[in-house]
Amino acid sequence: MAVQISPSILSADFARLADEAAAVENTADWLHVDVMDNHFVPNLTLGLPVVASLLRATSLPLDCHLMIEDPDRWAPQYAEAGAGSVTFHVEAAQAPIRTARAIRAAGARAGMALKPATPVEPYEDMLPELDMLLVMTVEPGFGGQSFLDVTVPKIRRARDLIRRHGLQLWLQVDGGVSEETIERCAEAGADVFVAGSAVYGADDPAKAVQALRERAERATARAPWACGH
Ligand SMILES: O=C(CO)[C@H](O)[C@H](O)COP(=O)(O)O
Ligand SMILES: [Fe+2]
Repeated sequence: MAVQISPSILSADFARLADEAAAVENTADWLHVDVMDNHFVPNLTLGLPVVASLLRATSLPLDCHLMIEDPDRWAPQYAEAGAGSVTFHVEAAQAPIRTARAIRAAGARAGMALKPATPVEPYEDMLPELDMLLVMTVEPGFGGQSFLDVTVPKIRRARDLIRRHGLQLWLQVDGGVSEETIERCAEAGADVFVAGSAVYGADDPAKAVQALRERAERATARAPWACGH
């Protein structure tokens, strides 16, 4: 199971998105796009028109993280627009299974996100409907926050559920992921790492992606859960 790095453009210069995407094109696996509607979270970013433009501006697949109300209505539209992965928050969804199926039917990977205080266990039975589970490691809404250590046991429990069910879904972490915290996440079982300020706050974003990847790979290699994978 390979480590993947998804730089978040939330910390990039929004007036130069194409250049900011190009800066990580050779080292990143995805480009993470934080869609916020000022209702589900107290911040407003971008929506479908910017996603459509970004798709034309970069060869990286887009990893859209929807922090919005009514994802049942909107999430499939991001998949139809061409996003490679669309993640909705379960706290906002009325019909998470139907929404995950609609994302897949539109040709994208279906992701479901959990806020820090949302447990994973109630969703055990719907994990086969997903291609990715996102465990938020900060309260969603803003970049540059401190990593919440209290979420690490949930990463571990999520990895355990995925393994016990023999599933292939990816386990993503998002928020406060840096060279200092990424190893904790990887050891606990995460395999897709979002990083905003740690990448776009660095002098060389491409090198920052590589440094994060190296640390995550080293930690994954010594993780107890990695045996048999
Ligand atoms: O979803 C998010 C915030 O809600 C962002 O993806 C996340 O915060 C990335 O920024 P940083 O790595 O600076 O924490
Ligand atoms: Fe995000």
